[in-house]
Amino acid sequence: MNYVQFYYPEGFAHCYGCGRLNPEGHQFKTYWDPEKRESRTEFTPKPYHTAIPGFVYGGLLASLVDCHSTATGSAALKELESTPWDQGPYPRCVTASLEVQFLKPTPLGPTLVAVGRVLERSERKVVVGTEVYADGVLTVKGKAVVVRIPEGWGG
Ligand SMILES: CCCCCCCCCCCCCC(=O)SCCNC(=O)CCNC(=O)[C@H](O)C(C)(C)COP(=O)(O)OP(=O)(O)OC[C@H]1O[C@@H](n2cnc3c(N)ncnc32)[C@H](O)[C@@H]1OP(=O)(O)O
Repeated sequence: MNYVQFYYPEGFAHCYGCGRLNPEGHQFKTYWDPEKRESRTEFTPKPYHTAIPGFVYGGLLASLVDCHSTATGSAALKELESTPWDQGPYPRCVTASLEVQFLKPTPLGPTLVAVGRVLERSERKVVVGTEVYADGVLTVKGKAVVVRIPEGWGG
C-alpha cells in the first residue's frame, strides 16, 4: 500500500516533515485505511531527537501531528473525488491551526504510532484528531484544522 505523501504533486513534496523529496527531512509516511477511516503514521525518533535524555523533543511530536494531519486531510478530501485512491495526485492541505496536548513524557526509543480520525470535513477544510502512542501508551493528543490548497497554487 502506498502512502498519502507518495501521491503529492512534486512541488508539494519537499516539506521537512513529510516531503518524500527532502532527503534531510523526517519523511513521515501516512497510510489511510478507507474502511476504518483512520490514518496511521509510524516514526522512530533518532537518538538526537532528545528533550531530556530518554525523552522525545516536543517539537518533533508537534511536527508529527502536523504532517500526519495534513496527510489525513488530504486522504479525506481524496475520498470526495471519483478517481481511485491509488491514482494521484492527492489534494494538498496546509495547516491553519494546530493544538498539541503533551499528556505524558514520550520515551525515546520506541516507534511512535500516530492514529488520526476525521472530526469534520467540508470541500475546503478538514478537522483532524490525532493520538500518538509510544509502546501502546497514549502520550500526545492533537487537533488540527487543515485547508485545501487551491488548484493552480504552486504544485
Ligand atoms: C489560500 C491558499 C494559500 C495556500 C498557501 C500554502 C503554502 C504552504 C504549502 C506547504 C504546506 C506544508 C504543510 C505545513 O506544514 S503548513 C504549516 C504552516 N501553515 C501555514 O503557513 C499556513 C498559513 N496560513 C494560510 O495560508 C491561510 O491562513 C490558510 C490557507 C490556512 C487559510 O486561508 P484563508 O483564511 O484564506 O481561508 P478561508 O478563510 O477560506 O478559511 C477556510 C476554512 O478554514 C478555517 N480557518 C482558516 N484559518 C483558521 C484558523 N487559523 N483556525 C481555525 N480555522 C481556520 C476557516 O474558518 C474556514 O472554515 P469554514 O468557514 O470553511 O468552515
